[in-house]
Amino acid sequence: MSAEATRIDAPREQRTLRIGTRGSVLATTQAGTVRDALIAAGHAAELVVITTKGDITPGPVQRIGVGVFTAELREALLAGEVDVAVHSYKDLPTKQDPRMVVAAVPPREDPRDALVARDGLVLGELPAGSKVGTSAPRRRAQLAAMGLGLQLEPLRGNIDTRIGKVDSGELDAIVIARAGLSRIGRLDRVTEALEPVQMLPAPSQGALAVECRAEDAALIEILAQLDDPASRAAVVAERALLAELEAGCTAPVGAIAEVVESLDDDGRVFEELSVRGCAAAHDGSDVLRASIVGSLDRAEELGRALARELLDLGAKELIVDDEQWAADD
Ligand SMILES: NCc1[nH]cc(CCC(=O)O)c1CC(=O)O
Repeated sequence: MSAEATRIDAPREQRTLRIGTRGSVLATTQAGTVRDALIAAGHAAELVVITTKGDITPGPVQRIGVGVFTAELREALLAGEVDVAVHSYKDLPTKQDPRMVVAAVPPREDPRDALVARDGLVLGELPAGSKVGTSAPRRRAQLAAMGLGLQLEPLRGNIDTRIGKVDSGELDAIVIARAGLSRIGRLDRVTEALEPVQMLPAPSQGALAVECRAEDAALIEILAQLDDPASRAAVVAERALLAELEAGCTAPVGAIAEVVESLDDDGRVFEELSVRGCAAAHDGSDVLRASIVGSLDRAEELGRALARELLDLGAKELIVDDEQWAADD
């Protein structure tokens, strides 16, 4: 064997990629999928758990600060304590920080919200007066708008804590992201997946943001292998809508973008991005909805145009920040 060949066969000098994550079961499971994908692609990778204030402070997010779930992970990334940060995308503020990039949006989970109710009930079967737990203003507003006479109760804590309130009988039902349940293997608890016509999910719900430092060119290239272009286009459109409305994760704003198949003039199938959005009054007395379809490479533009349509309909007046309704999505 020549010296040349020996060098090629020898194990490559490898940098172990440190992946920063929050400590919850959901967060470590999500980050674990990124670690596994990197290892499968031939890289060395490990998880580093970062404890954030959002994990130890029980109060509503409005009081402890927007971006509380992601800020400390990002600090660890900027300080060089980790190389990669994995976030639930919807927890990231829309304002971009030029020092970091979302190098990958892995294939997204089903973005719908899910009802977890006692006795296998669906929404329409819950009697008036039923106690339904959810803190997100977006969910509260859309549930109230259904006019079912539900009694909406505040809800926080990790997924197990939330489900526990149905099991204990404290609540008749809760509404949470289906993606969270899916990731921790609890889809069996879903009694109804809420269709977007009833309940639009939070912009970027069910998607992950895999971030690294903007200067880390080699890593950006590695992480790009995990990117799913359709998931990224959808998330870009939904978050552009949120940004254009100048709203954050505490606003009663919902959006969903989906890749759909359309026919061109010659009857050929091609893919487009369909985006639906809503802005609601906090008490559900009014819900503005709009939709738009356009080419996938115009995702950002589509989201912004849709937001402007909602603004023309009066969205700004509805979604005003109001301490009374403060809570996270
Ligand atoms: N802000 C909490 C949060 N952030 C991400 C998820 C679920 C997973 C996801 O949407 O990707 C949840 C819980 C929930 O909304 O029920």
